[in-house]
Amino acid sequence: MLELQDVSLSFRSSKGSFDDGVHHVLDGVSFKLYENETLGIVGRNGVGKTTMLRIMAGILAPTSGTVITRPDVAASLLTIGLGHRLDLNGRDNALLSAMLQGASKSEALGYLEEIKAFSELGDSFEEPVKTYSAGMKSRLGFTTALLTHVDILLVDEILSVGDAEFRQKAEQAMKQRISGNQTVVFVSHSNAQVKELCDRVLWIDKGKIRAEGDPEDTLAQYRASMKK
Ligand SMILES: Nc1ncnc2c1ncn2[C@@H]1O[C@H](COP(=O)(O)OP(=O)(O)OP(=O)(O)O)[C@@H](O)[C@H]1O
Repeated sequence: MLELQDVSLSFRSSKGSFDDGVHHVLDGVSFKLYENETLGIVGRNGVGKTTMLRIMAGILAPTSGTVITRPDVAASLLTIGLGHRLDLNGRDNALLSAMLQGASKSEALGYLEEIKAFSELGDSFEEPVKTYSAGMKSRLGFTTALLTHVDILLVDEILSVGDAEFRQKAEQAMKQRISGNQTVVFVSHSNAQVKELCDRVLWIDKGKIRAEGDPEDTLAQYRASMKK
């Protein structure tokens, strides 16, 4: 459904510690994402997990290598605070996001009351997003992507924010989507969440895939590396 072939990505950096001022964030990453699977991505801070999601979402282009997707596939990246128009209210942001994720205007309009109800934003749904807290933005972003039925849901740590009650509800809703026919890529530092939700795990280390496969095995290898 989506494939990365030998994908590398570098940023120019002012830090002298990187090669000639170039920071190689991803280095020859190849993998396939299969329809209806939930793929977990784990790894230490700063190893390139979010960068990989951004490449999959088409927000970043790789420096070299190829990203192959079916032309009819829409991917949505769920990450806090990204993609909101701050001057617009929650309703208009939800409408825009739904349309950007491939819904027609009438379909998108049809989702709005459900989004308002699930996100529990109440009257704030009609207020500009610039007045929202981080948790409120995450409720809006999570709910919009969840309820607008994207082909690939790219989830970046979003389940770790928000208050406990919403987190539980969001986790429950994610589980329902995952058990249905939804393809999900899930970045998380919670090994318990990854073990519970994912069919397969990629462990990223220094921009490369260090291991991939069964969640229990891959997480065990990742944990063991941290003890060294
Ligand atoms: N726009 C950018 N310009 C320069 N460097 C960047 C940029 N975006 C990311 N990086 C660098 O790329 C590296 C990987 O970042 P990324 O956000 O993908 O890591 P991560 O694995 O998601 O980390 P975390 O677990 O902390 O969220 C980091 O060292 C970061 O500083």
